[in-house]
Amino acid sequence: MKTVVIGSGSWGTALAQVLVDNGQDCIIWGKNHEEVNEIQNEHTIKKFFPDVQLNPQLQATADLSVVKDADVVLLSVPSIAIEEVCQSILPYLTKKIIVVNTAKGFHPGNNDRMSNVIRDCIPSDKLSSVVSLIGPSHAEEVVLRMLTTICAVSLNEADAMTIQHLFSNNYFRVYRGNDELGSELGVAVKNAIALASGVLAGLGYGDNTKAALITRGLAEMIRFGTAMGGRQETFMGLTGIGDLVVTCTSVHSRNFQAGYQIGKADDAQVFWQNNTKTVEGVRTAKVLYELKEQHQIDMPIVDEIYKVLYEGKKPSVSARDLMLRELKAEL
Ligand SMILES: NC(=O)C1=CN([C@@H]2O[C@H](COP(=O)(O)OP(=O)(O)OC[C@H]3O[C@@H](n4cnc5c(N)ncnc54)[C@H](OP(=O)(O)O)[C@@H]3O)[C@@H](O)[C@H]2O)C=CC1
Ligand SMILES: O=C(CO)COP(=O)(O)O
Repeated sequence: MKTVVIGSGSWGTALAQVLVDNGQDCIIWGKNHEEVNEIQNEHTIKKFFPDVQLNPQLQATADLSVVKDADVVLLSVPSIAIEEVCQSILPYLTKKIIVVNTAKGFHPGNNDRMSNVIRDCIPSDKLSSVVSLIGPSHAEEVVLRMLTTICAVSLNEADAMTIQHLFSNNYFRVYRGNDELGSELGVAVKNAIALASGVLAGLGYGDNTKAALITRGLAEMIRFGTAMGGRQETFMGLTGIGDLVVTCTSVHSRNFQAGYQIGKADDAQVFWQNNTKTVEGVRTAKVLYELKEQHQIDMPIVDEIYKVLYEGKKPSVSARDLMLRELKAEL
């Protein structure tokens, strides 16, 4: 079974190395020729992992026709690029493939979630199914083979099982799930909450605040996710609380880091002026704000992170306003 990983970023490289460690036939496609040459010839990718020597069996190419005999195509690009890469691989596909999605966010135009975007682009005669491989998993740790659990979520149980077995090994354990909607919403919502977690840390708050944010953030994720049709128990799993915890607490998280900068400056301008990284939570906060207004869902943390990012509200004022809302029962 041949897998082509689309995207030579940190996550694509780390996941490709899992497959190569498993003895699988796998190659990375990247648009950046320098990155591709570095992976192929030097077995490193210093921009993301400065001190890591990758598995020397890892292969990379800048020739997109490599997808023509793939059985599995894993998309490891940001959510804003998913539609574009689906359109670019389409002319090369000669048979039905499993598409593995790893992006955590929404389509930039219609705000749809990732599996729907992929199904809209790739016709059913070329697509066996979409499997989202998502959960608490920073590339920086997976590339060092640190113990990680993740979930292969699909409406197609057989394909989820195929992906589960393809990737699982003694450091990377893959569970299966079928609540595609709930899981994809869970991993998107957690990015906006992780931004808020970074903001609070940047403002100087400590562990009590982080625990409060994660707990109340989970409550918002469940309210939103179940209102949209997800199953409550999904949010208690790897694609809910699991990914929320890792992203709200890890220095590896770009969402947390972006929030930290904003909190430190007590202003989001610093982010808008300097950011060059993929920070999915920024656009997700806007999508969530619009959806929660439309569906009348109570999401005070999302309200405040939206106001900080898009209305110039000072983070310190947002934190105070969250604390001074009307008192209520917890559950
Ligand atoms: N990094 C991580 O630890 C994890 C990331 N994710 C998710 O995976 C997704 C990708 O993340 P990550 O790898 O970190 O992101 P990156 O920003 O590193 O982008 C990944 C790769 O996609 C390429 N790319 C971007 N736009 C396009 C395009 N239009 N066409 C082709 N290639 C493109 C980038 O190339 P270039 O740099 O040249 O633009 C880069 O090589 C995100 O949704 C993220 O939330 C999920 C779990 C873990
Ligand atoms: O999704 C991730 C970990 O599970 C990566 O998070 P960041 O995009 O914040 O780095």
